[in-house]
Amino acid sequence: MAQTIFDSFIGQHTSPSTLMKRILQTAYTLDLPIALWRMPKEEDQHLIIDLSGTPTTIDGELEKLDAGFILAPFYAEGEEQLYLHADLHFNINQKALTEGNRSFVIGSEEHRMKEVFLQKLEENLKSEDKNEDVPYHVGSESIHSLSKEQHLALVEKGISKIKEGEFNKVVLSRSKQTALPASFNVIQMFEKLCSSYKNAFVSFTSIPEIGTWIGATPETLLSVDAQQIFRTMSLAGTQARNGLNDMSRAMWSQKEIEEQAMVSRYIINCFKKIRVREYEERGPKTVPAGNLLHLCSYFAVDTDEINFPELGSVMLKLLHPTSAICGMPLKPSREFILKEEGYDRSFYAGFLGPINMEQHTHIFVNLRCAQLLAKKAILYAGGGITADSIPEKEFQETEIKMDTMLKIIES
Ligand SMILES: C=C(O[C@@H]1C=C(C(=O)O)C=C[C@H]1O)C(=O)O
Repeated sequence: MAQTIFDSFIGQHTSPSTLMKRILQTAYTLDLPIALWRMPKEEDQHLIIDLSGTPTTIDGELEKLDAGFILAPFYAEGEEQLYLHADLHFNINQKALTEGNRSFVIGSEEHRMKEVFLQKLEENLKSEDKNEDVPYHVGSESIHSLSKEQHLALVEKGISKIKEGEFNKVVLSRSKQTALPASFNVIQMFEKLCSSYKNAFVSFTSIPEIGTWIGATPETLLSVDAQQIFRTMSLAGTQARNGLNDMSRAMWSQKEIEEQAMVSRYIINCFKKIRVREYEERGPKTVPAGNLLHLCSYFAVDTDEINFPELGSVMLKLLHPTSAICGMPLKPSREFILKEEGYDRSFYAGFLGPINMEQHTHIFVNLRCAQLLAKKAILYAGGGITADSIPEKEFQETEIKMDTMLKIIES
């Protein structure tokens, strides 16, 4: 992997946001897919470009992949997980560029694209920074927003099915459209998300023909670090966060305690299926996520110690969709969602994140997110329904979850 600190290329006074803007504009003009993200509790903003112009479809075999970024929908049959290769990896804050290790034959389309991209970026960086728009790829609309009444009826139906014994928990969601203000700027939105949600994984992915998603999620689906430690979490139970210091005093009702315990049980069942007993479990504890509080338990396994290097891939197949975003048991709750929710979740409640980047894989559940269209955004949120759910409260929960994005878009 070659690392270029391209000082010669970027004027010393180029700010990180100007650099980000020029890269995004250049990638858009050349019809290239990008992923941009900031890890929880970190400062660095990473931006990758796949020079082939189209994502590769994969089936969750993580360990064999080159460095890149995964994006998968909630419901995927077969190879519908999208993968962007990190052919070019910019660390925006450090103004550093690392080239990926896919070697392109001289004369190939990708090889030519690299030359064209870098040349165009250099030209664009020299041009005066006016207040131009930052373009992004617009995908097809599959809008079908449920009214409040429809969502309440859906939740009622879910509760009845639970009482009839079809499943114990189902996570029901809705989408809502909001107009983008005339002054909307996607880089400003990304930066506001980074500064407002320090504990979240903030991401922006824009792919030709697929579209653009932005979000700030609190939930890890799984991670494997450089020391080969596998981690996952069970995150569920929601309440509004009032003030900054109320975490230790947060009270949880039986409904939320049970709802989160079901997610932990789901994870433990996945470990059981593959006979992994050597997991460490901590929690549950109250954790903040922007304007909300959740309950969270943490699980960790040393994959070296149990000689299970492919645990990440195996668990990805078993975990998704967890009962934090689908239900328990999985099959009947998923069938209920697909049949009754009345809209396509698309990438909402799917998963996304960097794979094998600097020896680290970190996949998050795509929550607190929005799909960006030309003049509007579609926001998504859901909540876990159990026998003790109160429909009006569940509706309000989706509203406050959507506020994570809404406040930033409107500000
Ligand atoms: C489904 C969402 O969030 C999930 C559901 C939660 C709940 O039901 O309390 C809490 C955290 C997430 O695991 C969402 O944000 O849309």
